Order: sequence, then C-alpha cells, then structure tokens
Amino acid sequence: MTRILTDKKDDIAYIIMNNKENRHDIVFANEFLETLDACISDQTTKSIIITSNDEKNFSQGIDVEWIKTNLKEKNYNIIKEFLYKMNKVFKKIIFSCVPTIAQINGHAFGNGALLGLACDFRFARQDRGFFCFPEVDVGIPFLPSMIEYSKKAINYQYYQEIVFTGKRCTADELEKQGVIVKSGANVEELEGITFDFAKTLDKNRVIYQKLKDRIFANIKEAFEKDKHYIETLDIFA
Ligand SMILES: C/C=C/C(=O)SCCNC(=O)CCNC(=O)[C@H](O)C(C)(C)COP(=O)(O)OP(=O)(O)OC[C@H]1O[C@@H](n2cnc3c(N)ncnc32)[C@H](O)[C@@H]1OP(=O)(O)O
Repeated sequence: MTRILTDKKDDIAYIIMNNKENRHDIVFANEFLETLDACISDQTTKSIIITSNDEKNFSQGIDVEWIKTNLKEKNYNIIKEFLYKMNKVFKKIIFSCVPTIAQINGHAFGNGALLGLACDFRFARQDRGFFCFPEVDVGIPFLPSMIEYSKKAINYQYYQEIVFTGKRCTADELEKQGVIVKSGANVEELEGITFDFAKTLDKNRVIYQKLKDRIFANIKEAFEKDKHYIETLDIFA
C-alpha cells in the first residue's frame, strides 16, 4: 500500500498520510521525502497542505516497535538511515520555498507533532485528537534540531511545560498558546479554514527561500549537531 497520497486543488498540493496511525519508519521517510520533492518541484504549487485521511490520527510519530526490533537485532545502520532521512524530511519542510501548512486532523504525537511544527502554519480540529510530546515517558530525548525548530512554533515556556509533563493538548489550548493559526470544530470545518487560508498564499519562491534561510540559520546549525547523536545512537534513555 502507498503510505502517502497526493492531491491538488487550485494550485494547493495535498500530502495525505495514508496508513492509519501514520507511524514513521524507513518506508514512511522514503515515501514522504519523494512526495515532498515532487510537490515542491512542481512550479505551479503555491502552497502545500500536509494531512492524513485517517478518522482519528494525523501521525503518531516514530514506530517505536520497529526501532526496538532493529535495535535488538543490531541493525544500527537502518536506524541511522531512518533518522537522517527523517531529518531530510523536516529540513525540506522547514526550508521549503513554498509555504507549508499542517492540517492536524487527529492525534499528533512525538515525530507526528514535530511534522506539524516543521510547517510554516498549523490548523487543528477541536473534537478529535491530541497534540502530545510523550518522549519524557517513552524515553526518547530530542535531537538538537528538533528542539531548535520547535521554538519557531511554540513559545519556550509552554514548550517546556508540554515536554516535561508529556501532557495531551487539545486544539483549543494550542490556539490560545498561538501554536496553531486557528481551530475548526470538526474535520469539515478544519478542511474549510485550512483551504481558505492556503488560497491566500501566492508568494514569490525566491524571497520565500531567502527569508527562510536567514530567519532559520540557527536551525541549519542545529541539524549539524544532530550527527553526533545519530552516529552514537544516543537517542534513547
Ligand atoms: C522524537 C520523536 C519520538 C516519537 O515519535 S515517540 C512515539 C510517540 N508516539 C506515541 O507514543 C503514540 C502512542 N499512542 C497512544 O498513546 C494512543 O494510540 C493514542 C493516545 C495516540 C490514541 O489512543 P486511542 O485510544 O486510539 O484514542 P482515541 O480513541 O482517539 O481517543 C480516546 C478518547 O479520547 C477522546 N478524544 C480524542 N480526542 C479528543 C479531543 N480532542 N477532545 C476530547 N476528547 C477527545 C475520544 O473520543 C475517546 O473517547 P472515548 O474513549 O470516550 O471514546
């Protein structure tokens, strides 16, 4: 089954995660990157909306069982390849010359929440789904880049609160904290407000790229720091 689907409406490209909980493993990383590349290469694309077609999940993040099995079998290279590949996905979204929007239609946990934060804008629904960083309980400390790009989307006090408690946040709370632009009461309303917002974006790719490169120079540096943690697999507690 294809893990990622695409659609296009009025020059707005949709990247639609298509595998229920949308857990991240090497297949997810490869397919997502390929799809993202294709959407950005298409010069008619004015903005990209990332969402899922599952009724209750956006993305539950890293497939922890997949990681654990590979660790047990000492398949360290595949884990490293996965982490580097996911970093390419996050970096490509963050530095995209086309605006990126997360349409958070359900649970967004761990890497799934990070997928939302990597985007330029976020929208979420009120009636289903929690936004959560469970790493403190799951035993996965963040890579330096993850911390750095989270700061572009969440105020630092609130970030610490949700990371150190692992609490489950609703769309209402995220809206009050400015993490999302706006929430919708249900999935239909969410799709409507996200689409209406996306339609307003028709930016010049060159200026958009230059702004990103300058505003997010600190994030580029943080990605460099990740190498040490990935090479030593210092990613679990
Ligand atoms: C650096 C990166 C690291 C990583 O990525 S580590 C991996 C991180 N990922 C995880 O740890 C994911 C683990 N997964 C889980 O813990 C669970 O898999 C979920 C919590 C994500 C989902 O559990 P489920 O039982 O399938 O949840 P529900 O059926 O969708 O919801 C449970 C109840 O909560 C209500 N609810 C859901 N969203 C809302 C909302 N936004 N507002 C109010 N209520 C909500 C529902 O209706 C339901 O209730 P009712 O039990 O009565 O039916």
